[in-house]
Amino acid sequence: MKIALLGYGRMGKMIEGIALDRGHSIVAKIDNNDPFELNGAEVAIDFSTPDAAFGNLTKCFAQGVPVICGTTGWLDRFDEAVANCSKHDGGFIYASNFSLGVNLFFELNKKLAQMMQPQKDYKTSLTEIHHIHKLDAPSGTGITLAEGVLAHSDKENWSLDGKVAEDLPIYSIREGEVPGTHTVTYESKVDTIEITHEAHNREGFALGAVVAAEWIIGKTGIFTMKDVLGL
Ligand SMILES: NC(=O)C1=CN([C@@H]2O[C@H](COP(=O)(O)OP(=O)(O)OC[C@H]3O[C@@H](n4cnc5c(N)ncnc54)[C@H](OP(=O)(O)O)[C@@H]3O)[C@@H](O)[C@H]2O)C=CC1
Ligand SMILES: O=C(O)C1=N[C@H](C(=O)O)C[C@H](O)C1
Repeated sequence: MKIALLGYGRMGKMIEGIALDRGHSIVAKIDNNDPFELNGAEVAIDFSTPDAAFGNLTKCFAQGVPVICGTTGWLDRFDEAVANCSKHDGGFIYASNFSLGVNLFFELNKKLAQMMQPQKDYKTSLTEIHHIHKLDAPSGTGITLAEGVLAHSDKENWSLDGKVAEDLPIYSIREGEVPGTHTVTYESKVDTIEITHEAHNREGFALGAVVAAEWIIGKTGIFTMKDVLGL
């Protein structure tokens, strides 16, 4: 499979290593201000920046190249990206987190939220910890987890660091080189129930993105990691 890497930073480089190990070739590596030349790529993998992702996706769809997108912090334009993809009968997978472990954790989170819905003595919150280079807050994964909780809650919205009292708070912490830790907490006067996913490195994210790229070849439509993993 010929892959174009849109964004050749921490994730782009890790994806390159895993893709080569799995027998694929990298035909383009595009960073900021590089010419947008896909060089016959069969699939593009975008781990760029919140400002760059939407433009990159738009160009790929126009050129008939399916996209796996892991970039977070640009979802205000998600519906437009989906419309662009459909217009060109393209293929698209966005995931706030491509790791198998986090996708299992998403399902666990929804199940726990459903169980906790009648338990009105518990206060719910989310915490995400990431490295100091991260541009967006809260994390995309934190937002997906919050959506999973809100689907089984009387609350309607999440807000960053508890800024709106009636919302579900997502606390964002930036420290050192932490790859990504997410915790959902239910706290009452008498006890605490907590579930945590802690990434030990970026390998799981990168492997998931390559597996998604292998999966989308020959398909058109908008898919999720649930489709790829059969969850
Ligand atoms: N969904 C998931 O599983 C995961 C998602 N992420 C997300 O992926 C994104 C990237 O993370 P990470 O690799 O750590 O970040 P980095 O900052 O290490 O890499 C981002 C890269 O994007 C490049 N870039 C900037 N503008 C453009 C552009 N217009 N087109 C293409 N590339 C561009 C930067 O190049 P330059 O240096 O020239 O500016 C840089 O090399 C983030 O949004 C992060 O949240 C991260 C891990 C897992
Ligand atoms: O920026 C990161 O590093 C990560 N970003 C993703 C997010 O925002 O959820 C996924 C992972 O946690 C690492």
